[in-house]
Amino acid sequence: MSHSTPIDASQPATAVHVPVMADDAISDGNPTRRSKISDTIAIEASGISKTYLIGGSERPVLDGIEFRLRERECVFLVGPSGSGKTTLLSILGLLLSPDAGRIRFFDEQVDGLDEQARTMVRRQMIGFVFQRFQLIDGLDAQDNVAIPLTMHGEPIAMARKRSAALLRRMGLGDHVNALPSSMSPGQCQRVALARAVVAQPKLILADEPTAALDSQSGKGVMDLLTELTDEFNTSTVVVTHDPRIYRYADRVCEMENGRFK
Ligand SMILES: Nc1ncnc2c1ncn2[C@@H]1O[C@H](COP(=O)(O)OP(=O)(O)OP(=O)(O)O)[C@@H](O)[C@H]1O
Repeated sequence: MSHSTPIDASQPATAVHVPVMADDAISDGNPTRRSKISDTIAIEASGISKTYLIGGSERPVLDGIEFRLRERECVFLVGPSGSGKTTLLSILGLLLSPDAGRIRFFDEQVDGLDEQARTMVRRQMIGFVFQRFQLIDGLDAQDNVAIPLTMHGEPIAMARKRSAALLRRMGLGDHVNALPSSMSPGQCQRVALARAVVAQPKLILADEPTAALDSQSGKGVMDLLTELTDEFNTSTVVVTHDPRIYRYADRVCEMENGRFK
């Protein structure tokens, strides 16, 4: 498994421009970003199935999902409530184990790992963004963003400095020392986004990142997500019900009853 190197937020990464290959599950897309997508496969998930036990009876939630994400690609998972989007995102994020199926990140098999190994892969490779931000209330913005860096072993003083630089760049220079309770939902989500990207993970997984935001804040968060993930060569999966942001997707995959339509 390759280790991601924490970034200096002031130093843009070099962009990769490789033509995109034909896609298998496209229902919509944003042609303006397609030229940035690499032909390297970031996530390959095959035969993913999951059944929950609900009230003593088995309820199939994912039914043999085949999913591929290319490097620098941003894919949205959409579909009706209960269609399995969050379950699939949780499985791709190694937060939940499938009952069947294989998952590879950049050609490394990551299914079947024990909990400790899964935690390591998550820390090294994935940044998460959640609907309700999941910031730590007692920590200011800078310290929230510094968490992934300190988990990578960076000394706290350096981690804080880099976090503050990223927050300033994201228009939050006045809120570096603000607690989450004193910030608006849009500002909190930008802090959460900074936390997700600061250690330069290869993958960003976002679950309803704009659902708690007004249009303006949602647009601001998606503009930043696009800018940062392009700059840092990140591959992104977004679960959303929010049609206002579909235009940010390279590909929109619609789920229904645990399958892609
Ligand atoms: N931990 C769980 N235990 C039992 N059933 C679950 C669990 N998590 C999800 N489910 C059920 O699995 C189905 C799929 O849920 P999931 O959250 O993946 O769907 P979703 O498409 O993300 O829905 P939404 O858009 O409402 O978030 C739903 O019927 C849900 O009730």
